[in-house]
Amino acid sequence: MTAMKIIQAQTDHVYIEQFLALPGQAWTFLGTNRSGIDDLFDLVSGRQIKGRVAERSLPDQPGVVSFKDQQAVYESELKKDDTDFMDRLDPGTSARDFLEDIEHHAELIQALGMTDSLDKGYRQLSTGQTRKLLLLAPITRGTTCLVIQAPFDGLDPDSCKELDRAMCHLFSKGIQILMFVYNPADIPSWTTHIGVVANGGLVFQGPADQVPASCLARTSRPDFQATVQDFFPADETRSEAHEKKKLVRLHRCTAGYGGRAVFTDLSLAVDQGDHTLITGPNGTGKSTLLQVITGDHPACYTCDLTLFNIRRGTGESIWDIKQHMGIVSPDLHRNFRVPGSALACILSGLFDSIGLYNPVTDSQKNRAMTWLSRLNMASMASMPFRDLTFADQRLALIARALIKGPKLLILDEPTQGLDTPNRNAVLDFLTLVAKDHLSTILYVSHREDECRDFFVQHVTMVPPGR
Ligand SMILES: Nc1ncnc2c1ncn2[C@@H]1O[C@H](COP(=O)(O)OP(=O)(O)OP(=O)(O)O)[C@@H](O)[C@H]1O
Repeated sequence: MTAMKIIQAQTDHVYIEQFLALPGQAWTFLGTNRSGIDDLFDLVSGRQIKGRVAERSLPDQPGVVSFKDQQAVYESELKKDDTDFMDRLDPGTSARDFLEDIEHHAELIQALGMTDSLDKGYRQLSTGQTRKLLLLAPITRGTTCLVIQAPFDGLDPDSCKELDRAMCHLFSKGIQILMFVYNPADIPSWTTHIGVVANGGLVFQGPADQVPASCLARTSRPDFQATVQDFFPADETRSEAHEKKKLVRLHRCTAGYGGRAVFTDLSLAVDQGDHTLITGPNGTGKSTLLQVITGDHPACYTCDLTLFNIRRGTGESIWDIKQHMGIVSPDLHRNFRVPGSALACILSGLFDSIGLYNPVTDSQKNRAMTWLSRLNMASMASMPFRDLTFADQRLALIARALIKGPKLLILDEPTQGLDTPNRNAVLDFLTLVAKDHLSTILYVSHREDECRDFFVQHVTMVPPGR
């Protein structure tokens, strides 16, 4: 292990006078989304930065895992897509080919629940599975240094425990570990050193047992500042509880991929106000279920599915259905690859398109600008969506789902990448939306702290065969 040193580094969002990590130290950096922590991540992981650095010495070829890397791998897999030349969908690079020395790491692969997924193509993996694969890749390559952003985001609780144990074990074997987290609860107990990033600088760096409690409890105003007054429900959306309308009826549905069922005989009834929490281990079909409902999985035609009193497969268009839905999901996020500004992203929610292709009225534009200001992003209106940080992209996608006041909000791990203040602000806002009967919420989460009282129905997905 080598020492890591950064001296007098200035980027757009952070200034570091001096940072030194010695061999035998495990560092966790804590910061809110716009504290400068993402620029520090780029500095520590050896990325090119906009700015200047007097001295930066880093270990050779660290194993880096971040939201940006996950997106880069997805896009590179899309480029390699040979579906047009095959008589079946190209599944992408096999998970196995991302790893080395699989036998030696079999126990860890098993503990993370990835053994059965090794022969799947990258594009056949669930969100949590892709994240686990990208975490396993540098570990199995024998990296001597791991730099990880939000290591636990997207992982189910058991996988979080296993990953925590695995990283602790790697650290005890001499691997240098640096983690970047947005939530104090994500700081591992075995971390030896903590850095707290706030207001564009490291306000504390030192041994974990010396970090002042006030530093960890430091809260900032959330960027997400919307109130229910900003939510304009479509006329027929708002109604009192006694007028409950049927929104979703799914009867004994079986769905999967390539002839393999992910779930069988699943029934779900959601009436207006039946806010529903969906949980379950990685890969058990939570996103697949929501994709059936949003019409993004072919089982929406083969299953007995009625949405908003329209039986699917009876001549309705997907747009007839989607106009009543506001959607945020990891799949939407990674496929939002079109050019266009943050403002255009939010406006596109009015048309259910990925990218903006329709003319917009002044009033629609004003509404989108109001949403941007509620995200503290008015100054970013014309910035390309793709140049925003992952968290700001997420906030824009949440506003995109909310802008038309849909009857049904379909939120698949919407707060991924958000810090504690933003996460709480989004959940507080949804609590009010539910209380005022403004929309009905279907919500996927792995986090216990997101299990709010407004959920009246809980669906737990289980692995097939259980
Ligand atoms: N396009 C695909 N082709 C083949 N298999 C797929 C495809 N998409 C998903 N799967 C498989 O279907 C299963 C369910 O995936 P899904 O994304 O619905 O899980 P999930 O419960 O949402 O997981 P996570 O918590 O990781 O997001 C997984 O085992 C995954 O490997």
